[in-house]
Amino acid sequence: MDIAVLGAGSWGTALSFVLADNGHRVHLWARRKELAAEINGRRTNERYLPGCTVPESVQAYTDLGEAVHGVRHVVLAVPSQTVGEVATQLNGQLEPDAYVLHAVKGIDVKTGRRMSEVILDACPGLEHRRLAVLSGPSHAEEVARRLPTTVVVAGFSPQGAEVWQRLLMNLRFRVYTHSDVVGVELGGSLKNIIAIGVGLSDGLGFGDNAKAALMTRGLHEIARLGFRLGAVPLTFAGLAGVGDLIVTCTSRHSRNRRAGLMLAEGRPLDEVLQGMGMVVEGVYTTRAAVELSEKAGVEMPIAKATFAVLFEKENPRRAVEELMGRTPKQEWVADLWQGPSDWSRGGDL
Ligand SMILES: NC(=O)C1=CN([C@@H]2O[C@H](COP(=O)(O)OP(=O)(O)OC[C@H]3O[C@@H](n4cnc5c(N)ncnc54)[C@H](O)[C@@H]3O)[C@@H](O)[C@H]2O)C=CC1
Ligand SMILES: O=C(CO)COP(=O)(O)O
Repeated sequence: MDIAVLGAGSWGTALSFVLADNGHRVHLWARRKELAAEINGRRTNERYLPGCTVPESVQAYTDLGEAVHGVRHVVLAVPSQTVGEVATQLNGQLEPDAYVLHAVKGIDVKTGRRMSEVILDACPGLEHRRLAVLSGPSHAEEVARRLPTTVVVAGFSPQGAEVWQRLLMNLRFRVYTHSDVVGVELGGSLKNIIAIGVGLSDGLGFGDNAKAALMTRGLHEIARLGFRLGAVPLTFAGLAGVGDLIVTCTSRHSRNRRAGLMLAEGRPLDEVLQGMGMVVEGVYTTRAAVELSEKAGVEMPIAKATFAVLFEKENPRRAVEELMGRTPKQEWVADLWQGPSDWSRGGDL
């Protein structure tokens, strides 16, 4: 089958490998002509996946219309802040019966919208049931090397998710379907904030106790905001929640964690982002999440501390002191997710 993948960075390219391994012809859309020429000519993508060979059945395109022409399955894998612009280009070019899968982990900073909302807005002809999101613990570098990986695909309809499960699944890439689009999108996006925090903490030498605390309390605040925005809380106990949080906070491949490490060395944010040469989604998501949490009246102390370090020149050591010195609280309230009760609403959570 012919499948279009929009975005020839690390993730779009690695997903093309999975689809090619499964016998599909991949139309990989690259924005830059030089990258398309490198993929089609040398069969490499040295900047994003050094040392990997691009399968022959992956063909790079620079014209988005050509890449999706006559294709009924389209994967979107570009940085979150460019999804609106790419989806707008896609609108009108998309086959009327096409299925779309996005694999993007971020929130639109300008509007606070999730990626499925951005795509549906830009492509009014696309029915909900034909859109799905892929997320979970899946560093492109490992997927490209065919190391065992598990992900989830959440759809607005069972068939919208199952179609992608059939196309993507193989012995190295296991795909579970899911019905909670909101939770899967938010889990994949918000964990990047915590990974920046863990990078900062590791870089400052705060040790393993601090890392475990950030991950655990980070998951708590992800679930709290997610629940308020309509997610199913248990989604955060799955691959798109704790699974992705673990891999991003502990892997040497994570760009978000690496950004935190570099910030801990005292390097300015602009320099860190330029030096990475790839997207660091957590920087944008931190801004979006802090705004969303303020509007929703949900406390997110770790996201706020990360925001202060990223954008307000807060010293990371002081940020940790502030986190540690917050008013004493209960760790967890049994009926937190079930709505108000005397005990659960007795103090601020
Ligand atoms: N790299 C990974 O391991 C994984 C990444 N993701 C997500 O996939 C999304 C894409 O990330 P990566 O591929 O890793 O980023 P990347 O930085 O490796 O590549 C981004 C690609 O998008 C292109 N691009 C930038 N601006 C664009 C625009 N305005 N229009 C079209 N293309 C544009 C770049 O030229 C580049 O080819 C992100 O949301 C990321 O969180 C999800 C899972 C794993
Ligand atoms: O989402 C990812 C792995 O699941 C990739 O994380 P980074 O963007 O931090 O590299």
